[in-house]
Amino acid sequence: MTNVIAVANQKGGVGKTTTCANLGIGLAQEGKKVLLVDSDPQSSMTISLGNPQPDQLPVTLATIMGKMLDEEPIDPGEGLLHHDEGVDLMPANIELSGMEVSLVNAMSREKILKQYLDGVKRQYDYVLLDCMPSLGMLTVNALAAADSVLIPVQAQYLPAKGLEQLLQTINKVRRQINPKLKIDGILLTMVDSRTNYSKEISTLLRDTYGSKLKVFDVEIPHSVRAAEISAEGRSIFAHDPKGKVAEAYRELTKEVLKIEKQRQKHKSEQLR
Ligand SMILES: Nc1ncnc2c1ncn2[C@@H]1O[C@H](COP(=O)(O)OP(=O)(O)OP(=O)(O)O)[C@@H](O)[C@H]1O
Repeated sequence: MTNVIAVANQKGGVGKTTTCANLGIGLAQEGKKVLLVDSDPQSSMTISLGNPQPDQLPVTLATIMGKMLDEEPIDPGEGLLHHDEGVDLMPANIELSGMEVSLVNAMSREKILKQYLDGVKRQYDYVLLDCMPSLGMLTVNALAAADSVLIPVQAQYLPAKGLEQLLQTINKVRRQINPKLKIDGILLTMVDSRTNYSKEISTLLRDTYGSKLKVFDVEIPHSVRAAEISAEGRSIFAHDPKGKVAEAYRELTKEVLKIEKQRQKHKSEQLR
């Protein structure tokens, strides 16, 4: 069974791309087959995985979704790039921003990405979707295609209101399109353990949401090492394998694998 995880938060710069890429490569290092999908026209993940000029790529997610809309066939593996740390990537470029508009008038507009993934995901254990910082049609497409959502929250700002909005959108998608959509959890990112503020936000999040949602035990530390990787084209595991951010993403990988195991156990208990 493939797990499709949307990494989403409509707030910009909270660590979605960094989390998506490093969790994906972390899962690949645990022997999983992983597809990363860049669904953000800013193409940060495409760039950070070693494609500094996404606008020169002949095929991207915009091409593929355009074909889906026009009901044109898609070749197996079309547009997929392979990263040498063991993951496949469906890249994005700025053309994807036009898709928001194209989708508005399309039939089954919320399910275009899902239809594409249904055709390719069988080859993978995990598909991770890097969402754009908005709650528009592309994010709704990602939520419609996903089995679960992972929500990175930057420890520098009080996320309360934005998080409520995201949770409302997730509930709406559940009611109308994808009833089985789960929330894997909230992940605190860019945590500066030296400041009280980071600690306060961590405590506040755990107090406010801990009873309803999982808040990952691991917190991703703030480190210049993490900020460096987007220019390097490789993961934190390759860039700074012994550092605290690599350690944290390894922990996150374990927690995500544990969630899958628990869900499988739950399922088999229900079948008994
Ligand atoms: N743990 C970290 N420590 C320090 N800097 C980080 C960390 N994680 C990410 N960054 C940096 O913070 C910025 C935002 O991170 P990232 O691109 O992952 O967020 P995002 O939510 O995907 O952004 P956007 O909403 O624009 O797509 C980037 O410059 C990134 O290199």
